Amino acid sequence: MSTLFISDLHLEETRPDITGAFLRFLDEKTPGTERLYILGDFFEAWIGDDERTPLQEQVASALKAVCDRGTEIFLMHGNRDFLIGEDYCQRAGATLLDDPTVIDLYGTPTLLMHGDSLCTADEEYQKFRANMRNPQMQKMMLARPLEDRQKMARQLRDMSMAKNQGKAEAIMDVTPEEVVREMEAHGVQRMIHGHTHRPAIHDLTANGQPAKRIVLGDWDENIWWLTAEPGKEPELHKQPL
Ligand SMILES: O=C(CCCCNC(=O)Nc1ccc(S(=O)(=O)N2CCN(c3cc(Cl)cc(C(F)(F)F)c3)CC2)cc1)NO
Repeated sequence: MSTLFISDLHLEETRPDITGAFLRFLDEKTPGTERLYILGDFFEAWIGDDERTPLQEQVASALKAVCDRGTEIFLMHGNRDFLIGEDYCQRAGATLLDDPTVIDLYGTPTLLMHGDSLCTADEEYQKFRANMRNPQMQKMMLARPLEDRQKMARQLRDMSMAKNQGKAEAIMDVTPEEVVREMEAHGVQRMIHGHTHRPAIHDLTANGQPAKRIVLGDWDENIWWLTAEPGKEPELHKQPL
């Protein structure tokens, strides 16, 4: 009995090595696994389920095969792929998860988040995020022709790249107070998130008791995954790509 967590693969056509590593991961690590959680930024970009690129289709069918073999798959939006919709999830045999979501992980209530909402010091980003997550804005975006959306995505990606270069590293990490606030709001002693690309297991205090914040790693030089099993502390694993 085991549950796996990954995030921040940032799958895109320019990184077929990461896509290959993910397909191998599905083959080698998921047999016998009950559940696979993908906690955001699974894809580097997403402008609608109707784009249907070869990469998106290949990944959907690989996930569907894992689902058909008996592993439940859960997908959470990240700051990149927040437009992934029900249509794609159905094709991938995945269930879309709200951010945040509390699960019972072998008896321990565990708060799952992508993690970008925890970076409250980056006020400019939080404003951008609120805009992007606005349902009217999303409806407007998805109603535009695909070519328009592809153009807007290129512009937004370039703008984002430029903005983030100038940002202090520190503000692009989670705000400790926000972590505690979320864990106390949900009454949990364990949180799992991605986004910051700073994989680690942190000890902290929440609800006046010891707590743990587990940060998943991004897939770049290494692949990262978290394994949870009954009666054991979750373990963070890394392997060269
Ligand atoms: O961690 C930090 C900082 C973290 C970095 C934050 N940056 C970041 O995520 N950038 C970013 C994310 C996604 C893409 S995209 O290419 O996938 N794509 C672009 C067009 N999207 C769109 C959607 C909607 Cl609803 C509305 C529009 C509209 F109308 F405004 F154009 C566009 C959909 C998504 C491009 C860049 N700080 O702490």
